[in-house]
Amino acid sequence: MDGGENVSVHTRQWTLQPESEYRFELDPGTSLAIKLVTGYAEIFGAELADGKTYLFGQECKAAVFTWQGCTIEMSLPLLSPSQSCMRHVTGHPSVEYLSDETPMVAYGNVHMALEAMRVRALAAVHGSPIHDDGDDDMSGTDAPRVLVLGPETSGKTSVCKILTNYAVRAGQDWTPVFVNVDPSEGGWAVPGAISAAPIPAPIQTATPASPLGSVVTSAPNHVASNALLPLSYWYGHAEMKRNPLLMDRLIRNLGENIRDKYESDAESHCSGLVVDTPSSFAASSGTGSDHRLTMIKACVDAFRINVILVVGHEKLNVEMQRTYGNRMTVLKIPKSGGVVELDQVYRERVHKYQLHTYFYGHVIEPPPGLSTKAYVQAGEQTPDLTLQLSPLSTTVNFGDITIYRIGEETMAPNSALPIGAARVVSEVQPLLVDPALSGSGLYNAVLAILAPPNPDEAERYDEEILDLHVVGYIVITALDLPNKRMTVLSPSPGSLVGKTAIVGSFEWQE
Ligand SMILES: Nc1ncnc2c1ncn2[C@@H]1O[C@H](COP(=O)(O)OP(=O)(O)OP(=O)(O)O)[C@@H](O)[C@H]1O
Repeated sequence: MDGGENVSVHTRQWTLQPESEYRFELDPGTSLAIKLVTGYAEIFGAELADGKTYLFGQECKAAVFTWQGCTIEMSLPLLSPSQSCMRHVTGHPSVEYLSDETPMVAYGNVHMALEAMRVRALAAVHGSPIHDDGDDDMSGTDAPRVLVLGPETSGKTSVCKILTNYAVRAGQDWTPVFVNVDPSEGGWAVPGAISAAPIPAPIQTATPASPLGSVVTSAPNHVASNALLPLSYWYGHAEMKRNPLLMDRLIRNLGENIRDKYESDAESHCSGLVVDTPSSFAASSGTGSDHRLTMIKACVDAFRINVILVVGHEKLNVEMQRTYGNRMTVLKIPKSGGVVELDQVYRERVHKYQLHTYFYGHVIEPPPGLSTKAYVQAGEQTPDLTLQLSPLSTTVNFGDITIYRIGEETMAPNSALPIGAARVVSEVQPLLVDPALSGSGLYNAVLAILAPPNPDEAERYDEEILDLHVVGYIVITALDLPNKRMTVLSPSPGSLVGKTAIVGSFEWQE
């Protein structure tokens, strides 16, 4: 269907009672335009500005919540009877309904308790008198450092966004650090990464391609003025069970670097942090479940957690109470009935959206009949939705980039080893990958380009590359074995010669 200048548009309003929400789910190819007409409303804690049109796309599922009550308006194309079969591609959500049963009061109370911790932490830094109610176990002068745990699609990411956004909106100039240790989610960059960023402004929700807001990739900073510069490590796989030892190490690296990078001054330290985790940390059965307590411990140590929130899971709550209840607050919070179950096929589509967005930026086409121009001219479009990037396709020699794979042997199969010889590869051993070998697995592979190693040779060590953060990602789009050259798609024109990269299990094709 075309941009549809000749499609007429009608509006439909929803009136929301106080403490209720409008929930919607979009199908592929559908976008939705919502405007706040009266009252106050928020999406996962980020306030909607009055009269501004917000666009949602790429199968976004979310809710507009209001504390005080509000009216919101959708702009929808008016369909003739012959077009009604096109409803699914025309700005109509496939699921939409109002609900007055939300866990927002409970989440609001958690926010208030965390806010009191921040205020006390700051008072302690300034040497001001500390008002301690003494009636909760979140007293003391530590900034809140919150670990959010819960089973699959319990709403962990949404809770993390709500708590972070409420902190940012508290008017105290807090910049809480959002930590994403769920490699299947992608966070700010591409799936496979774990990362952290201090959040200075509310995280917007528009598309699952950027679940935590947009980031700087190849865009000049002034274009992506609201973009964040996260600190990332590359795990390379979607699932924790693939390499728990590597995950453990990266979590610890991330924690250490957050301390060095974001918490050097006492005041930013008071904002605290919120850690979003994968559901595998909560799964008490199935493969990988034996590693989950190690992973939780890695997070507790690395991020010096002092509050654990368990989203809607009684057994995990009891387990966390037993393990950590004597030294920190462990709180069970309700799961929202609005959380949508996401299947594997959907998650794979979202990974594709995320990779596409990383290289090309994203444009959410408004529903037919609403022109993109109108949004931009009216200043209504946020840079989030129009950031278009121009990646570069370049050819490099095989030897220009040193590529490693962590802890996985890909060359000769075990059956090809001499009888009696066992291949011993540590899970965290970096293995050189030779692009000239036909089974290198590099075609269409996503590679993380690492920060340069220590310039001081004496400080180098074997596994140093495990401890280097990511500076960008590339995809190998063609391999020319006879000429020993490969074509790579990269977000910016910087030279790749001499760079070190790690390949994981993610592949991407346009
Ligand atoms: N109240 C709500 N109304 C509508 N959609 C919602 C609501 N809360 C969450 N969602 C949507 O449900 C989906 C799952 O939520 P979320 O990502 O927060 O869960 P999760 O526990 O982090 O998932 P995962 O299993 O990937 O770790 C997301 O698409 C989210 O936007």
